Amino acid sequence: MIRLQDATLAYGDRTVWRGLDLHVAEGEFLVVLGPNGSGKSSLLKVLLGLRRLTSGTVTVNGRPPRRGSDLIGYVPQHTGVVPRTPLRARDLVRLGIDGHRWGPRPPRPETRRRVEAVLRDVGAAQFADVPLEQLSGGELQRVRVAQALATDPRILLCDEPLLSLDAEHQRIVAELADRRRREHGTAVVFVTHVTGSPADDPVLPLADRVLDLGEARVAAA
Ligand SMILES: Nc1ncnc2c1ncn2[C@@H]1O[C@H](COP(=O)(O)OP(=O)(O)OP(=O)(O)O)[C@@H](O)[C@H]1O
Repeated sequence: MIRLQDATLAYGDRTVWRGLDLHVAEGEFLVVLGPNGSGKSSLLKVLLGLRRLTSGTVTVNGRPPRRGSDLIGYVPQHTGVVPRTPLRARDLVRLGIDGHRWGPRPPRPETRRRVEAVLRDVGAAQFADVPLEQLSGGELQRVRVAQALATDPRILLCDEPLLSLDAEHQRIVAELADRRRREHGTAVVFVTHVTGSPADDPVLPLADRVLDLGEARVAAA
């Protein structure tokens, strides 16, 4: 699904990582670790087609990454919503499907059905009509996972989605990603910070493999 070969990324004369080789197969759960500034978000940007490698190659499903691809779902870091945003959870998920067509038109019936299904899947149906600003952090992150899964992606990229959630919601959000790969074979790339003991971490026990970009950078230096 994802392949990087001898990949190097630099901003100007600052090399973020060098000589990275990586293969993520269907249904695989890759955890990406590394200190601040080690290039975790930049790796996701490369996979999203928002950044080009400085050298080396990257393919997603056999092709160069492409912006806005339906193949990829993306869950961002938890941030609050702008106060008085006139959107409900259901609208945010719909934006994941037809955001490029957003306008006064009502959703198509198949879009409406997909939104319902994905909200149900992540356990967010009961707050589907609540304005986003009234949701708790954990509820909002569940809705963002639903939005990322709305196009039935083959790859799920998660950029530290657990930050500032309590332990229970960290576990719930991590398990949503894990269930997705087990039930649908979606490849998961999950950027996270390990703070406590690895055994108690909500994500590490789910990983098939761990990429430590701090180590990668040291090893390649
Ligand atoms: N657009 C940019 N232009 C120049 N430098 C950048 C740009 N984006 C990121 N960087 C630099 O590249 C390095 C890697 O940034 P990145 O955000 O990928 O790291 P990260 O591992 O995700 O960090 P954090 O854990 O703090 O989120 C940092 O030193 C950052 O300042």
